[in-house]
Amino acid sequence: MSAPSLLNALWQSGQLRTLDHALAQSLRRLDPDTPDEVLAAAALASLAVSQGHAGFDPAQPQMLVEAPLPWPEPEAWTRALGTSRWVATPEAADIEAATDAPLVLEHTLEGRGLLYLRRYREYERRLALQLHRIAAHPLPGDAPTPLAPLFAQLFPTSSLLPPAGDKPAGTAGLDDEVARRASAMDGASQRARRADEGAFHEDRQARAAAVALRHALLLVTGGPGTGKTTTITRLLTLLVAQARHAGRAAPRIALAAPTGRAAERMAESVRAAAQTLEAAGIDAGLCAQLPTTGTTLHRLLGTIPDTPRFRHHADHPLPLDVVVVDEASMIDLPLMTKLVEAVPDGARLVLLGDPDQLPSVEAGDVLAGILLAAGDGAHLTAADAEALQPLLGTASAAAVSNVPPAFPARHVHLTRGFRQHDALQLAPLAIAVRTGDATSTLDLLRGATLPGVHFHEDLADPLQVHRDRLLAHWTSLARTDSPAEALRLATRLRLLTAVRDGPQGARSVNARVEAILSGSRLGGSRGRGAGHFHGRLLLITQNSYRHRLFNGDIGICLRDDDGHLVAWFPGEDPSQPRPFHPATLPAHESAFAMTVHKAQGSEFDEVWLLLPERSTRVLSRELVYTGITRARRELHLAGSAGIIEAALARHASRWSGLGWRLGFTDY
Ligand SMILES: Nc1ncnc2c1ncn2[C@@H]1O[C@H](COP(=O)(O)OP(=O)(O)OP(=O)(O)O)[C@@H](O)[C@H]1O
Repeated sequence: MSAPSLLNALWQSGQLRTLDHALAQSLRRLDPDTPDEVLAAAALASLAVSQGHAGFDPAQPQMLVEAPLPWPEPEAWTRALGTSRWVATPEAADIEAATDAPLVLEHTLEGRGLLYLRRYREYERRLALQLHRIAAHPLPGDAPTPLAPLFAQLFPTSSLLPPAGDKPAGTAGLDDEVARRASAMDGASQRARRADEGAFHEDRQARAAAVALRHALLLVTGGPGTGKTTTITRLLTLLVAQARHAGRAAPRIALAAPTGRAAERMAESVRAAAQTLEAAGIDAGLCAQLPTTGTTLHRLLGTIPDTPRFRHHADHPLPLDVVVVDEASMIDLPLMTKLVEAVPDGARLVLLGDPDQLPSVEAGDVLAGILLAAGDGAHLTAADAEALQPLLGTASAAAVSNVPPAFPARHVHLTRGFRQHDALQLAPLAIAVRTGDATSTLDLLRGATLPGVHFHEDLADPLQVHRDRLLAHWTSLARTDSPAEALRLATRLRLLTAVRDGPQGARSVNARVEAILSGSRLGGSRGRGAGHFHGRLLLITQNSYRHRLFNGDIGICLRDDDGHLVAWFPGEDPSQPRPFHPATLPAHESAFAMTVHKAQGSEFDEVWLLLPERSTRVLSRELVYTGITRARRELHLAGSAGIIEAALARHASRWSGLGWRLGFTDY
C-alpha cells in the first residue's frame, strides 16, 4: 500500500488555493514520477507567496499550515527537493536560475533551504543586485566642510563646529548670510552642546543627514513622529546646497510612496518642514528647490495601461538624482524590484519607514531584509567618522564600528518622538505593544491614564453600543455638498479590523453599517444593482492602471444635482477629486470599516480598532501596533485581554532570503 499523499491531505483539508493545487497537479501531469513531497512543497511555495512570504521553509511548514499533517522530516524533504528535475539549485545567489525549472532551492535561512517559485527568487536576486549597484555607485567626492555652517543651522542641537572665530575653511560659494549666521552660532551655544556628548549620541537625525552625503542608499526608520520627513527635508536642503557649492544644477528630486494618501502626507510634511526652515533663516533660494508634491510609486514609474510593466526601467531609468520613498515597509518584492531597477546610476535612493509596522500584504518583507543587511547605523564606520568630522565633530569617532557592513547601504533608526498632540498620548502604549509587553499594554489600557486612549474591554460590537456617535460621522459626510470636503472629512474617523471575515471582520462590519445607513434617511436611495448609495465610502481592492485607481484608494459616492450617483476619488490636487461612474469602477467594497492592512500609510483623527473574539494567525503585535498608530487624536480599542495577549505573543515574520542575499550572515 502506498503512503498517504501529503498533497491530497493539504488539498482535502482546504489548506491550498486552487492555484497552488493546480501548480502541483501540472507538475505531476508532466512527470507522473514526481515524488509527492516535491508536489506538496511546490503547492506550499505557491501558497507561501499568497501569505506574504518570498519562499517556503520546509523546516517550518506549521508557519503556513496549522493543521496537524504528517510533515516529512525537513532534511529528507530538502534533499528530495534538491534532486528534483523541477527544482533549480543555482551555484550562487547572484546567478540567474535555470529557466526550465519552476522552483528554486537556496540555502538562505541559517543554512536551511528556502524553496521559491522561480519568479520570486528572480525578483529577490534582481533586487539584491540593484540595491548593491545603487549603494556602491561612487558619488561626487565633494568635501563636506563647506556645508558645515548650513549643517549647524539645520541641526543646531547637534553640530559640533569649531569654536567661534575658527571659521571652517572653504565656505566660499555658500551663501554669506548662511555662513554668517552659522558662525554666530559657533559660540556659547555650540560649546555648551559640545560638552553634552550624550545628547550628541542621541541626535540621530543629524547623523542620518550627514551619512547620506557619502552614501547613495540610505534607510531612515522610526515610529510615527520621530522626524523622518523633517530629517529628509533637511538632508535635501544639504544636497541642494552641495550641488550649488560644486557648481552643479540642483538635484532632481522625487517624493514617492506606495499609496496616494501616503504620498500626499509626505509632501504635506515636507512643505511644512521647508516652511519651518525658511522661518528659521535658511536661505530661501535653497528651500525653493525642495519638492512640494508627492506621487505614488506607480505614477512615478509610469504605469502602462493593462500591464504590470512600467515606462521606467533599467533601460529607461527615471530622470532623477534623488528618489525619496516613504512607507517603505508597505512595498512588496515585485514593486521594490521595479523601483530600484529604474533608479539611474549615481542617483540616491532614500527609503523611509517604520519597521515595526506590518510588512507588505504581498510577498516581501523587503524593508526587513534590507535592514538586516544594512546593520545598525548607530555606529559610523571609521571612514565616515573621519570624512564627516567637519559636520559631526570629533565626538562622532566615539561611536565608530570597525566592521563595515558587507552591504554598503546606511541605516539610521530614529527613536525620539516629537509629535505632540495634547489630545492623544499614544507613545507608552505603542512601545508596550511593539515590544510585545502584554502586561504593560493591559495596565495602560485598563488604567485609562493615557489621554485620548479608550479601552472597551470585551466589546464585540461598537456599532450597537456607540451607534449614534459613529452614525453622526457617516451622516456628516453625506451632508456636505463638496466631494473634496467629504473626502477630507472621511479621514476623521475609521473603524479598523484585524481580519476581513467573521463577526468582527471588515466585511461583516461594513454590511452592518450599510444596513444601519439604509435604515436611516441617508441610505434610502440606493442605486440599482451594485449597492451604491449617497454617502457610501468606497475602497478600491484592485489596481486599475486605466483608471489610475489603486488597491487601497478611498473614495465616496455622492449624488449630483441631477440625482445621479458619482464616485469621487482623490486626484493629484486634493481640492480637485476625480469623478467616476460607479458602474465603471474596478473591484471595490465599502470602506466604513477596513482592515489594518488596508489602512497602512493612512492616518485618521479617531480610530476604532476592533479585535476579533477568536485568535487567528494574522493577529500579531505588528498588526496591533500598525492599527493603534493610525490614530491622530483618539484611539478606541475594542477586544478582550486574552486576544491582546495572544496578538502580542505573535510576530508577523516572513520567510525571505533578501538579507542573506545582501550579505547578512549572522542569523
Ligand atoms: N529635531 C526636532 N526638533 C523638534 N521638532 C521636531 C524635530 N524633528 C521632528 N520634529 C517635529 O515632529 C513632528 C513629526 O515630524 P515628522 O513628520 O518629520 O515625523 P515622521 O517620522 O516623518 O512622521 P510619520 O511617521 O507620521 O510620517 C513634526 O511636527 C516636526 O516638526
